[in-house]
Amino acid sequence: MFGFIKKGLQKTKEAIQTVVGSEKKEKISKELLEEALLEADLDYDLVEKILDRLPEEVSKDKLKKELLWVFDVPPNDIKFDDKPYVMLIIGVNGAGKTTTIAKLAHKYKSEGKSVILGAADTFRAAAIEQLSKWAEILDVPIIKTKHGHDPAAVAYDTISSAKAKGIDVALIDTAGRLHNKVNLQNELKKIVNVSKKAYENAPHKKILIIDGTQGSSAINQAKVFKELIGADGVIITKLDGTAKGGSVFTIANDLALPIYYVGVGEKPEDLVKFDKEEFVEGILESIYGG
Ligand SMILES: Nc1nc2c(ncn2[C@@H]2O[C@H](COP(=O)(O)OP(=O)(O)OP(=O)(O)O)[C@@H](O)[C@H]2O)c(=O)[nH]1
Repeated sequence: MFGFIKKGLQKTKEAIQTVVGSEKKEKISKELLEEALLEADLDYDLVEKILDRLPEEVSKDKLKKELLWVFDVPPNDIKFDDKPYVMLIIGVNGAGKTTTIAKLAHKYKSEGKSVILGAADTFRAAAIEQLSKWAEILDVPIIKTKHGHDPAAVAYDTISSAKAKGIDVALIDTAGRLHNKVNLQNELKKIVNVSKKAYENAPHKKILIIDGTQGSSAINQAKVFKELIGADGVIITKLDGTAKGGSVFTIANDLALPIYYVGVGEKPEDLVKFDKEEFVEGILESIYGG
């Protein structure tokens, strides 16, 4: 068993097996397959799209091909081909931005990279506090300001500091909700523009954080963010606590963006690089048993 599948897909597997049972099978009827995929929270339209291309009795190999096809999106490797490498973390409040930044900082640090955090969600005092706590726990520097101050200035200072100190990776938090969409868009655009002033190549990645337990409402919100300032890829959080692992397919299909990592718990080490083969194998194992 793979670590991620064990941790992240356990509940999804149980949900699938309430429909199909746990015994080993060579083929499965389309009807049962439809029910199992819907139970795992794949979106109805996507399930129909997948089933359309399959025969009445579906073998594991045929289904594998169709499920992998959903992840036919740009590659999900992050190459760190520049220094500092600046990652802007965007998404709605509560999706898990702060925790995910801590996880990324922990991961990159343990790979030997130096990391700096930027607390550019100045809209909420709690967000600055929470990120500061993580910086202390993880022993990484953080650039912050007072609640209500200019978030673009925080981004600028974070990137400038990373440049001056030769830091490898800058992770910048952003607000998930302002008074309205126009405010949010203006603020995010300003952060991007000012980041470029601090370093012309920044931000290298705009990463959208999506709560994997929230279904279509989270996907619709993510689409809004993607439209507001664009995104290079996503991180899906909270896959450990949910039977809705199939939402990963829907997110990849709807947003047409690579999935870099998935969150499988609340601790800094609970972040796994997303591997589509491994993920699809996990789903297939749940359906076909074995
Ligand atoms: N089980 C689980 N919980 C997670 C995961 N990622 C984040 N959480 C929890 O989700 C909650 C929200 O996470 P935050 O990191 O505070 O979310 P945020 O998007 O920064 O939200 P705000 O700080 O409200 O803007 C916290 O209780 C986290 O511990 C995950 O992968 N698995």
